[in-house]
Amino acid sequence: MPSLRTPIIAANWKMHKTTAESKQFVTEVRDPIGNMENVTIVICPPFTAIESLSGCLSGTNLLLGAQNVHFAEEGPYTGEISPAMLTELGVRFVIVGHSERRAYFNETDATVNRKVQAALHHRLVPIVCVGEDLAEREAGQTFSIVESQIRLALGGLDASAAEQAVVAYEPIWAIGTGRSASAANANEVCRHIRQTIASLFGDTTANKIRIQYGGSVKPETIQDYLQQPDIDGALVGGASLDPQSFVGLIRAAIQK
Ligand SMILES: O=C[C@H](O)COP(=O)(O)O
Repeated sequence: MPSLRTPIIAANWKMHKTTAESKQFVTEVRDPIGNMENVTIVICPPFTAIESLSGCLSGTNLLLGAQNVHFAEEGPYTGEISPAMLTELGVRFVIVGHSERRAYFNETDATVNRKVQAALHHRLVPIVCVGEDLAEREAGQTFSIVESQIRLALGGLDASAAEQAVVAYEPIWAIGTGRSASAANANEVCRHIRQTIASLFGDTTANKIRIQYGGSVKPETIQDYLQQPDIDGALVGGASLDPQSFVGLIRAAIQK
């Protein structure tokens, strides 16, 4: 039976694009993809561009995401952004636990869990990133690593909250390297993630939750991933920065 899950393609711009560049990008993609159906399209610009893009995206089906959030409501956390600050600007999604944040900003499974809970409490959809590094893959630990990350990230949620989340499987060795997991292999890991979710919350939740693949996805390769039964979208870095390439990704996605 074909999946009833709508594909979700999210652009993670990381620390790229000024506000002017972000607005220019949206001007170029809004007409070609701004009214496409049967796909969820999310743009996660740097914080500085969020307010401007909120205006540019209104009236389109392009949704706004953020790349990080703090778990507290407010407080003495210099440099941080709260969930309410994001929702006020029309942000609907937030990336949580990206491997770059885990590696460079001391994000742990415990803080990822607190961020997931805070996001859901504010009706922000967390895009929860999990994935193994090269040494872990070579040691045959991929399944156990992603399973542990998922259990910890979604800990304390009930099924109705968990099914709001999106999971992104991003093998660290494939991010920005041009090296990617084969579609079949990525699907095996995503299936394992879904089985882990089923063991935590039941089959109904596991069948509803959307799982993306991320890691050097390109317009030429995205379809291979989306044709897999357990892959429901992509979290894209480099190939989402160029308007033409991004339009290519979305066009390919709707042919799933
Ligand atoms: O969040 C996106 C991922 O880190 C993938 O980045 P990439 O498409 O440049 O490999």
